[in-house]
This record gives sequence, structure tokens and C-alpha cells, in this order.
Amino acid sequence: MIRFDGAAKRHPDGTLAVEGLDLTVPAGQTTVLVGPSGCGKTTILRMVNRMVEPTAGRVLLDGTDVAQLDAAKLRRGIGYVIQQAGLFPHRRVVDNIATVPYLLGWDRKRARTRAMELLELVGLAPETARRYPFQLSGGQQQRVGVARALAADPPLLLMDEPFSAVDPVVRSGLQEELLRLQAELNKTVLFVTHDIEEAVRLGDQIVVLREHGRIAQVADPATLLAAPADEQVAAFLGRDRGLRGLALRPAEGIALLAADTPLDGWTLTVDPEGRPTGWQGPAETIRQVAVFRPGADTLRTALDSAVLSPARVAVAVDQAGRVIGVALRAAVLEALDAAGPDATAAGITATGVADGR
Ligand SMILES: Nc1ncnc2c1ncn2[C@@H]1O[C@H](COP(=O)(O)OP(=O)(O)OP(=O)(O)O)[C@@H](O)[C@H]1O
Repeated sequence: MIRFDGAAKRHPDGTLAVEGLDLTVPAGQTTVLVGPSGCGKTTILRMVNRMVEPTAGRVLLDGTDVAQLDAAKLRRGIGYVIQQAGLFPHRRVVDNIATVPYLLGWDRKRARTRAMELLELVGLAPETARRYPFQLSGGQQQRVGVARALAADPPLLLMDEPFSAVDPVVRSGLQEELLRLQAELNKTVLFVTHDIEEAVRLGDQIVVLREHGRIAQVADPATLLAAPADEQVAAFLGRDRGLRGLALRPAEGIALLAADTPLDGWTLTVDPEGRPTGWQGPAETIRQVAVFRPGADTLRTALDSAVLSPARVAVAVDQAGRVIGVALRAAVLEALDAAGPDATAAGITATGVADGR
């Protein structure tokens, strides 16, 4: 657990980066710091590994003030991932990953064996090990960066906009990978981003910051989207926060009809295994079918499937991608009602945000 106890940073030129932060980062969970550029996110993160020393207050790691710990030793016990991975260009991937084990004095063979395990864990092929960073794509470099941070199995990971330099598709893959890893490893993760979408996807706890590291709100993603603390937070979350909140709710309890139900003249076509191949209409054929997996996907995906379909139904598939039925748009909305409106659950009224009640 990390505890910021009035932690502040004023730079020698007088810039007040962080005014005085009180915050608990729970163990075994992902806490995301999000906020506008320059609000102090990186400064807060770096106070933990002493790359920035607070000018007032303290940062406690499992109850110990980090200022009392040897900085080099402290850093070897904390995984650190930064934007564009920050790999050593002259070292092969395997040796980049093994950096901390080498520093910890592991013998070469053990360190390299560990590096190979990690390469697999982050989804990279074994032959990647012999390459140099410049021979990898941006997304692959980030994966190596994550593997390097995990090499000595530290309980804590600091991640500073680790995925912001890659394109949206790669980024989404990296986020998914981090979620998978985190479900397995249960690290304490402190993650910085300026992307609220990323924060909502990855965070167990989201800390929305204003300038000078002032806390605007600390909440889990569903509560944050349903009940922003004030207008400023609501504006930061964006206008479609309600729709984005659907991404946090499972697509469950949606009534399915048989896939061969007549649908306004549209027929869903499937391949011999039963996977959807397109929509056959009276005058045209559409070759894309947006699908959702009941239980595995979210209400947002189900709604998306229903909105994109020319037959105005969501297409439900099983884990193998075989069609198991279709759902009318109304059925998706009913499931939404049955799940209970989040805003009410969070204790606010429809006008609660606007008028401050
Ligand atoms: N060495 C320094 N000297 C003076 N001011 C600094 C120094 N380092 C950072 N700052 C200032 O401190 C404030 C917080 O910076 P920080 O990098 O923590 O913000 P951030 O929220 O991570 O920003 P971004 O999202 O743009 O990366 C900024 O106003 C920045 O200009």
C-alpha cells in the first residue's frame, strides 16, 4: 500500500507542481491518476520511487517513509514503465528484460530464463529475445517494457503513460494484456494517463486531479461515470459518459430470439460452423456483422451490435463465435433497465449533477 501524506513538490524555480496530496493507493489493485496536462501526475508517481523528493509531507510504502530507504534499492523493488518503453537501445531484448535481475546479482542463466518466461507472459515470440529494441514495433517495445518492469516480480508497478505512444488498436491490445496480467498477478499498480477511456478500462480506483495535484474525485469507474463530483469532473469525463458506463456492465439477461426469426427482410448468413458471415437483404448484402458474447462482453458491445445491424438486432455468439441467437434493440434496453440505473444506485437524481444536489 502507498500512502501520500501531505506530499508536496515545489521546484527550485518556484513552480508548485503538487500542493499537498493525501491519498491511499490500495495494495493489489490498479489506481489510475488522470487529469489535464501539467496537473502533477508524473510528479506524484515519481515521488514513490524517489525520482522526485517531496518538499513537504511524506510518501509511505507499506508504512515506511520512502525517504528513509536507499533510493537504488527502493527502485529495484519497484517496476517502472514509461512512455516509449525507455529500453536500452544497445542491449538485446532478453538483456533489457533481465536488467533488474542482473542488478540484483542473479546469475546470467537464471536471469535469462526468467526473461524468457516474461517474454511469453507478455505475448511475445521467443525469437524476439535476440533482437534489439529498434527492430521491434512500438507495441512490442511497450510489451518488453512491461516485461522488464515485472522481471524481479516486484509487488508495485509504476506506469507513466505507458501506452500513449502507440496507435489505438495496439493500445487497446496492450490494455487488455495488462488486465489479463493483473488478474493473474495482483500487483499494486499506480498508472498515469490523460485518457479517461483508458482510466475507466484499467482502474479499480480512479483519481481525478486538477492543477497542482489537487484531488477532484476518487472513485471506482462506475461511480465516477455515474456520479461525477462536480461540473468540472463531469466535463472532463465527456458528454458520452453514460454510454461509456455501459462498458462496465456485463451483457447479461438479454432475451434472445432464434437467429432465423424473420427480421424486416434481412437474413443472417452463417458459415458451416455457424459463425456469422453477413446480412442478406432484399436488395443488398452486408458482409460485416457486429456481435456480442452474452456474459463475456458488456452492455455497450451488445448495444453497439444492435445499432450496427441493418436488421436492428444484436447478434449473440458463443465463445467460439457461433451464433446462438439475436436480440431486439428493445431487449438490450430492457436488460439495461433490469441492471438498474447506475446513477440511482450511486445516490444521485437525474438533475443531481446539474444542480449540485
Ligand atoms: N524540474 C522542474 N522545474 C520546474 N517545474 C517543473 C519541473 N518539472 C515539472 N514541473 C512543472 O510541474 C508541473 C507538474 O508536472 P508533471 O510532469 O507532474 O505534470 P503531468 O500531469 O504529468 O503532465 P503531462 O500530462 O503533461 O505529462 C507542471 O506545471 C510542470 O511544468
